[in-house]
Amino acid sequence: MKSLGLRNLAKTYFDAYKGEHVTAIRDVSLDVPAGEFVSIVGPSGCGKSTILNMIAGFIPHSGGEILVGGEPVTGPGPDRGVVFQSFALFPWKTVLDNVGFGPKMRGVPKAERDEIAREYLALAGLTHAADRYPNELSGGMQQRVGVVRALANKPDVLLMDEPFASVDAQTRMTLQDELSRIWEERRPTVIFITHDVPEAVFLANRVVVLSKGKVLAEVDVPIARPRVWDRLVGDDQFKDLSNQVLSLVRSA
Ligand SMILES: Nc1ncnc2c1ncn2[C@@H]1O[C@H](COP(=O)(O)OP(=O)(O)OP(=O)(O)O)[C@@H](O)[C@H]1O
Repeated sequence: MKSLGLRNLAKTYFDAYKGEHVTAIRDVSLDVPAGEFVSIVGPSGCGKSTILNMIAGFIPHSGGEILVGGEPVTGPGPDRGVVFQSFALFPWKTVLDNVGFGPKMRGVPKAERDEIAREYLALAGLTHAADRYPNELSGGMQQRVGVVRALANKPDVLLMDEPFASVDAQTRMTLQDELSRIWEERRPTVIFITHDVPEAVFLANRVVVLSKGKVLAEVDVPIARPRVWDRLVGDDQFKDLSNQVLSLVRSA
């Protein structure tokens, strides 16, 4: 795991329809120590996905710096794993081979990568699904596979863009419980983008509220772990923090 640093990050797009430049990210600085879980929330269009795509190296930044473990990011790389809302699994590969794909790209031999894949599938309670194909799984299971596939690549930073947005509310809470448990076990550095304030607070050590391409506020979440919904649903500290973040997002 490595730290992530954003230094005066900026992004300007050229909007071909309007024929003008649009500033999506103005001046964002953020320090995420190794092993910290940071959620980023904010209204639609505030620049959440733009930040994540720049950290992933999918789009270039227009100004400032992105540092992973102190090293500048210049493009995509295996040190950053990405999980999107769409599951993006390979439909022609079994679950085991999907999870073993990252290690395969790193040249890990078949027996060893199968072992790694099985270890990560076990972490998400998916051992029984190893030989199935993605279209034989529910949406919730596909997203679990997506998460462990990213983790099996042992990224220094895990980037998650609304990964649970397309599953039903009940499954979503189960996935949040699981991600919280997996984070505690493995302690990856995580940037988690979401519209859902309770989700952001439940998962994170810190919630960053973004507004119009800038950081509006950072809220620490000192709620004890392990965190499970059965306990937090009625927890006053959780409710207070969620309300605090919610009013910040509303004012953004
Ligand atoms: N490829 C692009 N070309 C031009 N403008 C863009 C492009 N991508 C994003 N934008 C603009 O940049 C701003 C930030 O967009 P971004 O998708 O990062 O926001 P977001 O907070 O992730 O939104 P949402 O929550 O709706 O996904 C918006 O004004 C958007 O219209």
